[in-house]
Amino acid sequence: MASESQNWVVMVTAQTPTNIAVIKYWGKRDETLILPVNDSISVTLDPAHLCTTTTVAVSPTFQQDRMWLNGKEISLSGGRFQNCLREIRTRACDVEDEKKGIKIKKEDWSKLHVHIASYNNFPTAAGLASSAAGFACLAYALGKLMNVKEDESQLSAIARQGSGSACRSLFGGFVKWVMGKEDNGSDSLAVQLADEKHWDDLVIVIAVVSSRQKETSSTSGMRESVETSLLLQHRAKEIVPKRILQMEEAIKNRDFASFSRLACADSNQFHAVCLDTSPPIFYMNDTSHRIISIAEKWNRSEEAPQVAYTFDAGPNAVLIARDRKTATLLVQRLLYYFPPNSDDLDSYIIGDKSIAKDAGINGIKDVEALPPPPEIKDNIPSQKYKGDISYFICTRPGTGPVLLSDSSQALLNEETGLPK
Ligand SMILES: Nc1ncnc2c1ncn2[C@@H]1O[C@H](COP(=O)(O)OP(=O)(O)OP(=O)(O)O)[C@@H](O)[C@H]1O
Ligand SMILES: C[C@@](O)(CCOP(=O)(O)OP(=O)(O)O)CC(=O)O
Repeated sequence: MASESQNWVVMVTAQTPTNIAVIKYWGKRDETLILPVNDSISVTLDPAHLCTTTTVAVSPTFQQDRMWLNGKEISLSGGRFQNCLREIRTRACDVEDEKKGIKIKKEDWSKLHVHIASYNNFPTAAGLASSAAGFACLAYALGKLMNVKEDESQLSAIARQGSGSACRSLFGGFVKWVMGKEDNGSDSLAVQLADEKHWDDLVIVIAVVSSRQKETSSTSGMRESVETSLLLQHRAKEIVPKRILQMEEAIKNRDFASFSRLACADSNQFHAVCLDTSPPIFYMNDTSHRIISIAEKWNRSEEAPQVAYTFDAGPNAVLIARDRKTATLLVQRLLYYFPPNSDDLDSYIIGDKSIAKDAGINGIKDVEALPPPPEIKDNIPSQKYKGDISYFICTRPGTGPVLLSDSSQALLNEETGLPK
């Protein structure tokens, strides 16, 4: 370690998106390495609306590895954090900061400690894949700090050891997690199928049904499914391999009808596997089921599907509209059935608010004036479910990890290496 003083701090800040699977990962064949029983495919969400920002710093004055999540210190002793830190450290290379006169040699990294500060701009552990964005950002930022030469796919295999779905957040656009065959997990990594510009018509609306922490984590839920669900075995062996090929084709051809059919069927099958688990796991609730019915009824009333839905291990709905025009019709439907509890529309629709404006929704009066959707015209007057949705996030497919070079965006103090 060559430097005049021992008081220096070197740091890197990165921003990483979250992702939503359209062909689900559910089940591990190796719990420690986090190796899945099937391939999965996801859409990366625009980091402008949902992302993690992480600053990692190194200094000879740091006494131990420390981490702060959303401003609160958390323990790094868990196996998943330790595995990521170890895997990155073993790949670290020489780092030189000529301006500051600092040189860190490859072999120094095993003796140096890091400080990590991370912030999610959306609720943590609420079924919005904070662990995916979080571990992807950790692997990416540490990789940059330690001058790791591995590419994004190889970094994804490290993020995977933090949380499986995290490996897919190393890329923007459409991403496949290849399950791999090797016992050591070296070939279980993410690859980009297409970037976010490839299909930029798509609009994504997330209905946040509940922000409470869930009863069964994805990790324990999928462990129980692997142990008890025969449907999971059939799905992994017979269904998913064919679906993956069909989904890749649908994405390549921007074929929304196939994309929607496959995404909805796969979400429903994943939840069927949860029901097939003993004891059964319920992630969706009545509101989730209502959203499925609204989407299905609408799709069936049109010549071609207008919207796809998918649900992770929680009740929140992720709705993907075929284009902006359809997204405005979707927002109208959602607001018709789920008007807000208060008059505060501004905090009810967050993210890309221009979709609501294009839908003619500028205030609560516009919500109250919404007519019933035409597909229910001939039925008995439809029921409304005021207050059953906490809020909506309007977003779109987005880009992969980026470095933030502006030091004002760093979460750690440049001199002390402690949270700002
Ligand atoms: N920014 C972050 N950096 C590192 N780790 C994080 C970050 N955010 C969340 N995590 C880790 O992920 C855990 C939450 O993961 P969990 O799977 O319970 O919720 P989620 O990812 O928000 O929801 P889901 O996986 O169901 O979509 C946190 O307890 C923490 O260990
Ligand atoms: C339903 C899912 O969101 C499950 C995600 O599971 P996690 O990646 O959170 O699980 P661990 O690997 O145990 O951390 C489907 C998906 O994202 O593919």
